[in-house]
Amino acid sequence: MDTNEHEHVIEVTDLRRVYGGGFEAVRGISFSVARGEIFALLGTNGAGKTSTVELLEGLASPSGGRVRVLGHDPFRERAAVRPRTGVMLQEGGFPSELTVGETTRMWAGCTGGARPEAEALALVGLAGKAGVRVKQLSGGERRRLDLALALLGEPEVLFLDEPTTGLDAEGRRDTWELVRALRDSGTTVLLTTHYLEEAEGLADRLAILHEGRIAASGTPAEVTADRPSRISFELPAGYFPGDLPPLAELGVCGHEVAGRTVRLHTRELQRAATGLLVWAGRAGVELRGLDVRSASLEEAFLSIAREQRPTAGAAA
Ligand SMILES: Nc1ncnc2c1ncn2[C@@H]1O[C@H](COP(=O)(O)OP(=O)(O)OP(=O)(O)O)[C@@H](O)[C@H]1O
Repeated sequence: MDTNEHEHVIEVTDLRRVYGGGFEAVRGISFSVARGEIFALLGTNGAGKTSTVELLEGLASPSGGRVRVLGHDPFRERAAVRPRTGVMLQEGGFPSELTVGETTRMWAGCTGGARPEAEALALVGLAGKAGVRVKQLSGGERRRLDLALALLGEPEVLFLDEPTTGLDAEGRRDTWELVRALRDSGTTVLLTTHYLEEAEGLADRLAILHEGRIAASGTPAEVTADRPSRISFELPAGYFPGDLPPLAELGVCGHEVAGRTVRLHTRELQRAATGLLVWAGRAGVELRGLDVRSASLEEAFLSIAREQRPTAGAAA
């Protein structure tokens, strides 16, 4: 029964995945994705993104916890779920001797209720490539072919594992537009990505995985809200960190010094930047490489990785 599909198309509860050697790659994660939402899974290398997505795609059975996609167990009830989902794996792996058109036709033959092949190719900007062999495509074009094949069945739920890896800036933007358009027409999208600006600009909600657990989740604004902003600059020769005004008085909550480069963390960006610039102006000091950044997903991501590493080097 599709009891919850109008609320949560994907439901993950205390999900665990332990590999053969006993390594626990996914350590009890829970999240849900509503219909028509774009949800991004972020994380450092080896955080467990692919291990999680494979469970959602029904490619493996969880070691613990529960997954529901469109109200079904994607592994045990694969026949009910698979025709309604589109999957773009990290590695497509098509026969490279086939042409783009042949590959698309072959895939369409395996996909019930397929959208016209030409339409799928046009959606990803490969309309003119039907006669080209897969082995002759560029890396970015292969990625777009992967996406076209995932779209063939007009899926209600789309799983995209690093969809824009290998794409140039324009290709990435085109893919974002397409994913947004699919979302706007009601498709639910779960994607993994290493590009933080991709998640920040595209995702309605996201989760940052770290060592198999969810370290932060929410809308991009929620995830960045309580993270500090950053000011970095180079101290000129003859000046030392101790010459700066008292950092606590500037509203600085942490700092790092590496060689001549100083990095300040603050939740009061205007106060800290003003205090620093007033000091520099009075002292006649040029702060080379001055860089002032509001809290961003990148900062959130980096501070999660730093906070949870036992040898974090940040000084308060
Ligand atoms: N078949 C396997 N057997 C044992 N360990 C595995 C297996 N597959 C993955 N792992 C381990 O599980 C952890 C999570 O891997 P996973 O591929 O899910 O991470 P990821 O977040 O997708 O990483 P990346 O960003 O590098 O793609 C890694 O430490 C990896 O080495």
